Amino acid sequence: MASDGVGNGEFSFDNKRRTGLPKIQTQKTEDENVVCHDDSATPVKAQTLDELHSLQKKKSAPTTPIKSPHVFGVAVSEEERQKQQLQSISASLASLTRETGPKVVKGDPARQAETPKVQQPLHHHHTPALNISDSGLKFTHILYNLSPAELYEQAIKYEKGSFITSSGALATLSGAKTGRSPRDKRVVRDETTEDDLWWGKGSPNIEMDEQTFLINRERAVDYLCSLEKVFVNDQFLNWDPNNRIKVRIVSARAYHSLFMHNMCIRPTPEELEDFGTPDFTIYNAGQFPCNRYTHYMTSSTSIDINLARREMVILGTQYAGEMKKGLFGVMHYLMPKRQILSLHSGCNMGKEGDVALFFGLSGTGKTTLSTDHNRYLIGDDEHCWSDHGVSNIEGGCYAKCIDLAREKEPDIWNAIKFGTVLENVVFEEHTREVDYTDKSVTENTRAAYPIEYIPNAKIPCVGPHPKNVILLACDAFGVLPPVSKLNLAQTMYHFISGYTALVAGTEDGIKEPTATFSACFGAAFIMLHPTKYAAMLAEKMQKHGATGWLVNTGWSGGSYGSGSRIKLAYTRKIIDAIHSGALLKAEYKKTEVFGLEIPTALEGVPSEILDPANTWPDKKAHKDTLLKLGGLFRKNFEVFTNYKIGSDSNLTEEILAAGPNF
Ligand SMILES: Nc1ncnc2c1ncn2[C@@H]1O[C@H](COP(=O)(O)OP(=O)(O)OP(=O)(O)O)[C@@H](O)[C@H]1O
Ligand SMILES: O=C([O-])CC(=O)C(=O)O
Ligand SMILES: [Ca+2]
Ligand SMILES: [Mn+2]
Repeated sequence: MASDGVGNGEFSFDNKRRTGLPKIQTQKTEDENVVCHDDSATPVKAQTLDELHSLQKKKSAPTTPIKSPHVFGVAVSEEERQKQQLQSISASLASLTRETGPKVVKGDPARQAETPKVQQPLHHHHTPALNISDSGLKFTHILYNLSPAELYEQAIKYEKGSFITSSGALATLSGAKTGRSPRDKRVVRDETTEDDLWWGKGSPNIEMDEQTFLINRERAVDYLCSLEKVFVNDQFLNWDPNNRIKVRIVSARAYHSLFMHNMCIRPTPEELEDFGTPDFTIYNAGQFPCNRYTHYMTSSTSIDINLARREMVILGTQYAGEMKKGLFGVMHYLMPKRQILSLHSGCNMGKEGDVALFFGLSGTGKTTLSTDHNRYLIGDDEHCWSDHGVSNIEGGCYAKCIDLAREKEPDIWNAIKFGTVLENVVFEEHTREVDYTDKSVTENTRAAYPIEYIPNAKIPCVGPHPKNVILLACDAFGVLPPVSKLNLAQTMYHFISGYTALVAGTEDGIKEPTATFSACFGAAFIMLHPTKYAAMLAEKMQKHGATGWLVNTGWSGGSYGSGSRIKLAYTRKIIDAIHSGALLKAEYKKTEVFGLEIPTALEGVPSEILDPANTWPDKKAHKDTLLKLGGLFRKNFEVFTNYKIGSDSNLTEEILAAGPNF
């Protein structure tokens, strides 16, 4: 028996015999009675670890009601509202051959603890039990409007090639396709689109019939419903409140959901509660190919638009830009019907409210030049011009990242942070520092971020009528002047031509630049004949007194191979002088062949580069190249010579005469 006990049978330490660590003497505080910071004083309010973990997360929108829900003035319970939402999603995902929507349930299937709400499929008809296949018995989990953080977790857990970079952006891989596939785009030709749309030579609208669309739709829907979970984004397009379009995007990848979260307009929790039925739905089954035995299919990729059904189906490409530009095509159909002009342009506004549009094909500088630290950014790629002014269609920007440098493009650099999707970039395995010069995956590396990541974004993204219309061309031939002032006819001529010339590949030494002509600087996205958009632009520019400019962001001092790309710093100076009005007051001279008015001097830009004829060491080579490009312009314009631009015959004549003269 222990001899040190107190004799009551209870064990205790004998203080005298303890040889433990010496007592640590802590400093006395000024007030000896101050509360002792012993953490045992505040025990956690949980009995189990599971309970403790459940304390971590507060229930929040979009799962929690914001206000007492009403539908058509009648109060509905939260349960009822959730049911309606699930019914709407189930209807979106319905197979058209089985006449039922799938059984959908909200929430991540991996979270067993969260008992999900189940939506039984809608049975339009009585379906005999014999007709039920296994797919009719399974549940599809819906991950609805997840937040960037939730989407990060989904991507990192389940999608190969998803990583957090050192700046916090989510690096993703888009798969085999790292750019759009315009040759795989199909539009349903029916009684309405037959007459409304631009078909035939030069048109981006390659036809498909309704039946084939339904076959591809069924393929996409079956693929999506076969998955354990799908992502659903309910969002908006167009910041003009009177012309806002509700879009639903159903996709299989967190990458796609986060991309659209960033690129479309994000609804507030209140707006989401009232969302109702979407105006347009995308089924993105990009991991799954189309079936080449299907009529009209010429590859395993198909991007199909059905305007009557208000649906788009994506099969066989995971490149996220396909969704953004697919919707842009839809806007190019819907907006002109409302007398609103849709534009493939960037847009910004000065402190005095002066708005500039930046048109140009891919890679010419819309994003780079509209993102200007001294001006408010309205948007970088897709806009509408209505009787009330301009509005951005999107809620985010999609910047090219190749050779991105902090000093040259600080605002874009800083926007690449938590929440931003970084497509197909290469990074250092350990530090996760991105190497923006690395083209191992593709040259078309991209960052998609919400527009508010640009510090001087103008929110809401709307502005007054434009004062300047800047047409950007990256002329790899090096013969277009760095800047020219255009009259209205010239503006329309160059808008309809939609010229740029990029270099094919940079690896195998010097290659001939190839000219690209893409009507309205966006032939891949327009739905109506180019002259329809041109007529609207001419009318608006005339009415609001906007000045047109042509800016070459491409080569100077020779073609690609001998000259070099004009310094971004110089282009920015040129753009500054357009915005400030200084360039309007400059002295001008006319160039040969293209008949462009070019300034003789401009502050901050060496005068000799303003006229390309000066910068080419070989004068004959310059003249030959100039004539060559002039010939290409002429040839391209031939298809437009039989069209009238609007109702103004004089303007049409002037536009035809506004091209190169030689
Ligand atoms: N003088 C210059 N002016 C503009 N951009 C330049 C110039 N020199 C180099 N660049 C580079 O060219 C690229 C222009 O790409 P940008 O993202 O602005 O194209 P975009 O017109 O927005 O195309 P997309 O429609 O595909 O988004 C950027 O990578 C930019 O750094
Ligand atoms: O759509 C894309 O993939 C990128 C883009 O902005 C364009 O090509 O105009
Ligand atoms: Ca862009
Ligand atoms: Mn674009």
